[in-house]
Amino acid sequence: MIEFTHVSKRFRERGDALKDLSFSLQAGEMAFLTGHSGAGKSTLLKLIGLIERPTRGQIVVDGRSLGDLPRRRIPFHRRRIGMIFQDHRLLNDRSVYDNVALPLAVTGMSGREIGRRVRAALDQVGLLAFERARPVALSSGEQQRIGIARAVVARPPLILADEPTGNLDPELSSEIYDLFERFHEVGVTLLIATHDQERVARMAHRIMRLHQGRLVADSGNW
Ligand SMILES: Nc1ncnc2c1ncn2[C@@H]1O[C@H](COP(=O)(O)OP(=O)(O)OP(=O)(O)O)[C@@H](O)[C@H]1O
Repeated sequence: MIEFTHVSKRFRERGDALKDLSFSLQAGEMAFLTGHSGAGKSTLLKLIGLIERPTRGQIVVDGRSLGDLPRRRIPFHRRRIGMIFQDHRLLNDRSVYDNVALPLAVTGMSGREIGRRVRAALDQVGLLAFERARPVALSSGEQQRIGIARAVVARPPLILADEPTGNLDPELSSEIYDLFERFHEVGVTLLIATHDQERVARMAHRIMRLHQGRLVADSGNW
């Protein structure tokens, strides 16, 4: 599903954020990306989502080399990825329903089909009753779940999550990880960046650890 070959990313003002990274992630795998603040976790996820470009090396997603991807294919590439952020990035002047429907608005799907998909996604995260509410009226954990519903509404085969439970207490975090497990069970590929070393150690999934931009530990590199 994802293959990095000798990938480096250098920011002019900062130097190397990622150094000579090689790994692959199989379709259907669920893996955690850990490491100190500034280790390069977000940068790695951004490279996969084509929000940033590598300085060196090759990244292949779904059999396609991202370096060779024509510009017009980028929106299609992004639509196949569900991105989840720590800070939700919700539109507070829109309803929960509208926020979740956003990725479908550009697909030309009928309003009826959009409604069906949005309600299915809200049901998956336990928020069906809140579709008319504004995100600000909901708790932090609920807002995070809106972000997750929005990420999965287009049924992407790949989910990238950047500190998805950073602001949540342990109980709410567990709910989010249970949701990820459910996506994993139905075959979605997940790569989740987190500081929460204790939790990932308890879960039986691959752990990749970055330190100063290098991959220094990987519990399963195929
Ligand atoms: N657009 C940018 N311009 C310059 N430097 C950047 C940019 N994005 C990231 N960096 C730098 O690259 C390094 C890696 O940052 P990154 O956000 O990937 O780390 P992280 O492991 O996700 O950290 P955190 O856990 O704090 O989110 C940091 O030193 C950061 O300052």
